[in-house]
Amino acid sequence: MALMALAVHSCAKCFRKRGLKNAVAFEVGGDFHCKLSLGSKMSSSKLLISKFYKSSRSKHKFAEKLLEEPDNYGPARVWNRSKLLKKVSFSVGYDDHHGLIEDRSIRKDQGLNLKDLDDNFHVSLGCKKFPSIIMGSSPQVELYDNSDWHSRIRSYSVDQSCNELVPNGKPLDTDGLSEKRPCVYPCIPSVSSSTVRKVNGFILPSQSQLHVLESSAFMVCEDDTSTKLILDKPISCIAGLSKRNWHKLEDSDFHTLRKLLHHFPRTYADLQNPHVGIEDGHYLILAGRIFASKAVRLSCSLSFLEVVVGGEIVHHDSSSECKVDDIAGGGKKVIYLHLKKFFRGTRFTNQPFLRSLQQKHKEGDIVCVSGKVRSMPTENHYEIREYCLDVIDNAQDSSVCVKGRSYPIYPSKGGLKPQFLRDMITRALHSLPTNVDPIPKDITEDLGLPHLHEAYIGIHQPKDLSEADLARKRFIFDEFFYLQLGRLYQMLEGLGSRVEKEGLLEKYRNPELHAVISEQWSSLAKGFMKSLPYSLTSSQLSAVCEIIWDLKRPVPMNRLLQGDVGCGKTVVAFLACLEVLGSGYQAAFMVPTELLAVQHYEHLHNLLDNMESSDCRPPVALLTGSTPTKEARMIRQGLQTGDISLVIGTHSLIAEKVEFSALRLAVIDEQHRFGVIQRGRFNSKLFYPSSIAYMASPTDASKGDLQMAPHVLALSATPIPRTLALALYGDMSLTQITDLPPGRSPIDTHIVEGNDTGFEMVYQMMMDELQAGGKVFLVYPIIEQSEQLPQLRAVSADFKSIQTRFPGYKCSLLHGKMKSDEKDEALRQFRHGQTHILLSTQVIEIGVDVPDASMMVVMNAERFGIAQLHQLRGRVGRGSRKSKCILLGSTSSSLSRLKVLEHSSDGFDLAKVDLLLRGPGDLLGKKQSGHLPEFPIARLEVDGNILQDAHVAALKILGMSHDLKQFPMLKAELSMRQPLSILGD
Ligand SMILES: Nc1ncnc2c1ncn2[C@@H]1O[C@H](COP(=O)(O)OP(=O)(O)OP(=O)(O)O)[C@@H](O)[C@H]1O
Repeated sequence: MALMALAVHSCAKCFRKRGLKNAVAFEVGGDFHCKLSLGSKMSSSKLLISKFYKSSRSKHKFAEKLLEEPDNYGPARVWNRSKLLKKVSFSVGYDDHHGLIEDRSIRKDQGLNLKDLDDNFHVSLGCKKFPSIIMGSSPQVELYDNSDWHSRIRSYSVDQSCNELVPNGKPLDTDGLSEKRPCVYPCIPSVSSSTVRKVNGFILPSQSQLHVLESSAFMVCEDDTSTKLILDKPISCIAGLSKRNWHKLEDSDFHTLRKLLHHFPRTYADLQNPHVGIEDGHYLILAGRIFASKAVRLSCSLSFLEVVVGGEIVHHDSSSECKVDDIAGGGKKVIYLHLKKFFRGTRFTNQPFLRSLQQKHKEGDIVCVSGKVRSMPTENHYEIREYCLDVIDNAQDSSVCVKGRSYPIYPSKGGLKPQFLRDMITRALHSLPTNVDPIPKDITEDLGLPHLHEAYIGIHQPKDLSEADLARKRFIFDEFFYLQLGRLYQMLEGLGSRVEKEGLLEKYRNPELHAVISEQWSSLAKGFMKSLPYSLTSSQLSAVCEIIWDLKRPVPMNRLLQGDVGCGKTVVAFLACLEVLGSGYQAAFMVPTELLAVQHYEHLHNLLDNMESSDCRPPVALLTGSTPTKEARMIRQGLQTGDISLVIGTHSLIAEKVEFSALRLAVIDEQHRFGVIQRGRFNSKLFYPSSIAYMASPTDASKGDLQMAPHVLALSATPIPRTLALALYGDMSLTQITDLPPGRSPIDTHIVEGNDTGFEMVYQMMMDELQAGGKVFLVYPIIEQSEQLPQLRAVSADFKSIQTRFPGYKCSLLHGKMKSDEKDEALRQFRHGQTHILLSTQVIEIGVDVPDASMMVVMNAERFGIAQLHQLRGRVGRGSRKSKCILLGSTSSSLSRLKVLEHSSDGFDLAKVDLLLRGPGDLLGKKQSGHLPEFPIARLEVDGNILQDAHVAALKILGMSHDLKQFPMLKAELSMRQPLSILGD
């Protein structure tokens, strides 16, 4: 009770002094529906109630009722009472009721005997009447439902504090509040009013303070854990952020400084000091002087602020009368900007508030204003409603500001307006110490990139577009750099000795350096090469030499073999397998489809059959989802015992129950069809030495091999541009096959509109081809006719009509809904010439090899990507027969995009086009694009050189410190970035 009495008494005193009574009375009777329990004996309470009576007669009954029911409050009211008490305490300038009772000076002011007071106040009584108040351990109770109240009451109670307003007209809280919050700078000295500076309508620490803050931040940054927290601190650490704005940001997912600062501008408006006429709707930036500032009460709930800023602009009309005395020479005139802002709500109409508003913009202040102008009836006068006003301390700076400045335009997020976000970001920037950059300075300087702090300023508050562009480059670099660093770091972590780690890095630094000559291959690989029905192209040969060099090393290989369609990657991979088989180990060859598995299996068998000595032919098995259970069990057993040396199969190979006795090489064909995790699964199938039935003496097996993960050789027929390959497989060495087997003639490609004439022409070409002994692929976008997409031709629907159209020639059907054996059979018949036309969906896109197929027709070709069409086209022209490919577009407008295929047969060029047209996601197909790491601002299709720089920089850093111990900030940053997104899976 005594506590309450004191609070009320203090309150009453302050009311007289500060005119607070209205506010408190309003709160008591109004918004919060609180019931104030006041003891009738208390003179101070009477005073308060009498104040209520005077100020608001309508509250009379309400107050009387309160007096009558001091003990009838159930627990439901407790919170409200406590809340009200807090409000009262706060309204008289205390943070909470503890502050109030501890202020002895106030007690003395009341003429109260402090001892008596303390004695009279019985804790248990207090707790009974006010159960929420537990002395000594009172938890922090939220004072107000929203910070409006907080700042509002502050604005009444503290004369000078009502001087800051956010642009949307809502008062901001003052320093006192922000001081209580944790700050980015752990040892920030409190900001005194004499040292604050105002920018953009915010109270900010002065330059000298920032200096102090930065140095303290730097000291903190010496410590690893604190370092990583700076950008990842909650946004509540932003100095001067009101609770309301904090909640707004939190609700829109801006939880940390980083999140907020990474909300980059969508674009920049070119803010030029006007040189020509100013028109309605122009964005304008102007440095000038405040001529007048007036805050007016328009009605009981509406007030209005108008600030007039005058500034000179270059003026081409020399006859203008608007010259001003202090401007020397002609060609300049002064324009006046009327910055207008309305405030709705009774709380914004009282005189102290209006006075403080007015005082905020002092006449004579030099300011920089920006916003969208609207001309006023008076010449040279313009109105701006949504404006941004920066106070320039130093008048000389005004010249700097008027030069063309880029005005950031932000995308809105979570309902937050761009203007609001801009203000919040400005605030966050001021809370950012300069030493936030985890990347060593020399790395970024060598590349001509700005420091991270400069980059944040540059992207959010650029002086001009080139500064913004440079900042953007820095952020792109970061995106790529951490991806590369993460991948390489993970690989190094998996290695044992320092020498091994250095060896790995060296391999990436000089990727094409090493190869072994064919004489050093195993006898099995040499014998296999000899028996091939053709000789390897020079590209194929050097690819095998490179791969075998890697296979001979005790470090797991991770290599991507890339080459255009039909260049002969399969035989290179077979040779790699035979090399490890020849050294006494096992190999596994994983492909994405059963069709391909069967094809490779048969192909390898045919090649092995050509070998002179049948004794050394290794046992090879085929394991797919369709392999009969009994057979599959036997194969798995064979792999476990080592009876089977090479297995070709689908995903079944990475199933848990498949165990190898000595797996040394995993080949992954069309590897982009598999995710990183699937590729990584092979790694768990470690090599364990065991009694292998078929066992040549292992020449390379050493102690280090015993637990070594298998080498991985990934094949990719999608000619991904190097940039993309690096982004996707930054941890892989790259081997490329750049030439095609001899005797291949380019495929004639024709783009035809799919109207009646077009179809007639194409059918005629097909007939000619068939009559000349050729075989034709017909490719369709869908299997069944669709009502939603009637313009698309379906493979099942066309089957009969094509059969009728080409009597005497047999057709077969191939699509994803068929059973495995039906698909195998269809392809087998086509390959062996039992059928002449294969109607198929894009299932044949991957790896299907029918060397004498000589014509392909693609229906609704515009439905496919450029790179995909190139892959499809690669199914023909794989033999010596001259081949053609017809791309039938549904409409004439769809043809232009396809034209590029008519002129180019270079897969890499076409992939680049596709990358530019559709982006990496579409180029790689759905499955793989899901494994692409996210690059918020980088674009792989245009920022390739930065990716390369990032790769080199990551190698440099890891070269200096394999475990990043030398770079604790970098390590912290890396661990902060999600490992899965680094992996891209
Ligand atoms: N050096 C060569 N000389 C002649 N023919 C070759 C040579 N190398 C491979 N071939 C043949 O070229 C055809 C295509 O080879 P392969 O299937 O290995 O190509 P690929 O690169 O895997 O193609 P895709 O990307 O379409 O899967 C096969 O029929 C193969 O026998």
